[in-house]
Amino acid sequence: MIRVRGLRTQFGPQVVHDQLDLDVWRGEVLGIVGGSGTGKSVLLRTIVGLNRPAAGSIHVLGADVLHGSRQDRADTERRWGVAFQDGALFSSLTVLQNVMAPMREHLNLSHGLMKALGELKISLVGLPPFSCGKLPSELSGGMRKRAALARALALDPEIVFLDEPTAGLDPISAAAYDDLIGELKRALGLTVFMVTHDLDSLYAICDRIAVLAEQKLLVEGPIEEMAKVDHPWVQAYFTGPRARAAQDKT
Ligand SMILES: Nc1ncnc2c1ncn2[C@@H]1O[C@H](COP(=O)(O)OP(=O)(O)OP(=O)(O)O)[C@@H](O)[C@H]1O
Repeated sequence: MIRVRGLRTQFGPQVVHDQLDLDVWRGEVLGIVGGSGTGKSVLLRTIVGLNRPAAGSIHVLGADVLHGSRQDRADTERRWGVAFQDGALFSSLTVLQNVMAPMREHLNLSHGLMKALGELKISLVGLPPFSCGKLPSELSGGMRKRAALARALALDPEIVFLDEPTAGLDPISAAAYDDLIGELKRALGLTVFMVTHDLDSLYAICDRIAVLAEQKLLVEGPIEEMAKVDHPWVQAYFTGPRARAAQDKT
């Protein structure tokens, strides 16, 4: 679904990624982990075209997203959805209007049909019907994250990109969000690219983990393999007390 080769990203003299390779397979939930500032969010933003890399190639759903034509890019963009950490919802639009926004941009449907589809997505992510008419500022943090997910699902994407989807949620809401992602994956066959620090999410729903360190994808594999990796950060992360607690829950 996604193939990244030889990626180099930098901001001025600061090199964030160098010679980074990554593959994401159809139908998997891939968890991207790494220390703070290792470039997880930059990787997500680069794949979805919000940051231009200095070198390398990125293919999503078979399309060359860096060098393809504008039309190819627009066609591919319709097939993915992104939910940013803070939701990045339009603050002056209601939740329903936010979810309808990508439909207005990409689909030629009647208002009534888009409204019905928007309401469907909002109920799919577990938000109550009354949230449709609320502004993002009138929602709780957890509800905003679900609203952002509803908007990411607006065009029935094949891939969803999630940036720290459970950050800032209480443990019960975070677990409920994990369940939701797992269910959407099963029901819709979604491929999920998820940047996270949440060990519970990694153990609960990720099929595979990719660790960013030293400007590249240091190691990838199922979570059970991570504790065997001989690298100080990976060891500290996957064998520490929090990892053990998360593992015990599964
Ligand atoms: N637009 C930008 N301009 C300049 N530097 C940037 C920009 N975006 C990110 N960076 C830098 O790139 C590096 C990686 O940032 P990124 O947000 O990807 O880290 P991260 O791994 O997601 O961290 P965290 O886990 O703390 O969220 C950081 O040093 C950051 O300062």
